[in-house]
Amino acid sequence: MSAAPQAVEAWLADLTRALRRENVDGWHCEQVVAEAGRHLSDGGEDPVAAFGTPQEYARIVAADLAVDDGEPPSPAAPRLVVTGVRKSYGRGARRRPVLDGVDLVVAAGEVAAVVGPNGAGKSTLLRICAGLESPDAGSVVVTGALGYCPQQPALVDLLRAEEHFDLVGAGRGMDTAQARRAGGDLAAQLAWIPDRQPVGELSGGTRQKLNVVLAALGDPGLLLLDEPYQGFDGEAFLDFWERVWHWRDAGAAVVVVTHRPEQLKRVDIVLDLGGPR
Ligand SMILES: Nc1ncnc2c1ncn2[C@@H]1O[C@H](COP(=O)(O)OP(=O)(O)OP(=O)(O)O)[C@@H](O)[C@H]1O
Repeated sequence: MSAAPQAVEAWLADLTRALRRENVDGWHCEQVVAEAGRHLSDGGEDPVAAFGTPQEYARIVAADLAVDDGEPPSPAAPRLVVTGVRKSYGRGARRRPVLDGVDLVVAAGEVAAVVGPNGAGKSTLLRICAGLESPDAGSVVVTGALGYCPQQPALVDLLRAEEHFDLVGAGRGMDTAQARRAGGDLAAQLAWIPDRQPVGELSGGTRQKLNVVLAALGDPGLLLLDEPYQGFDGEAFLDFWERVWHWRDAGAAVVVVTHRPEQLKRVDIVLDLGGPR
């Protein structure tokens, strides 16, 4: 008898947690879970019959990875490759270059900060990376799923938070129960318990938390976060950066637009877009 999809889903989620507990790095963790998922969906087997319990299988994987094969570790897979991106706005004499040949590579397990003064083109770059605008020249290659948190939350004021989870989760292949569970978990990590009020009635900081949760729903491999913590109080700001380090450790590539210098020493890449042109 083939396993119910929910049982497979739950087994894979437990495997992810067990691998992390065994200190398997995010990239390997993702590969192992994806491979197991493919095997289970092809064969329709019961996961415990095929692999054992998630904990047992995670221990086997961790032991295999611990065997030193003498090879240097392979470089992490790039999730975002931006090459020579140029963008101008306006026409004729009013034409203004905003991005002038921007390069950026962010791999799985890396955090890049995009910095620069107002008008330097940070949001423009993220919109181009998210595929919402085209560059005039250059290219952007994204590998895997991406989550984008725009500077201004794009919410439907009359809907509740959980209805936003439903909509965004559906776009990422999640059913309602999965989307609501994942959304609730992410919200709790930002110290927010969504209730049933329409999001138009939420405070600015809480709307911004929802904006972050929607970007991260379904664990996309690339997160593009445009000043996501505007309106957060001090504690929420720290919670947010804890999530960033967590996503990085889980193997995501994270790009954060920021005006705040205090986290820059902890990020892997700083892209400084310089002054307004
Ligand atoms: N759709 C548009 N049409 C015309 N000009 C635009 C458009 N979008 C952005 N710009 C201009 O491009 C420049 C860069 O804007 P952008 O929002 O990318 O900067 P930023 O670095 O994110 O700024 P901030 O720190 O204030 O958020 C600004 O001068 C802005 O006015």
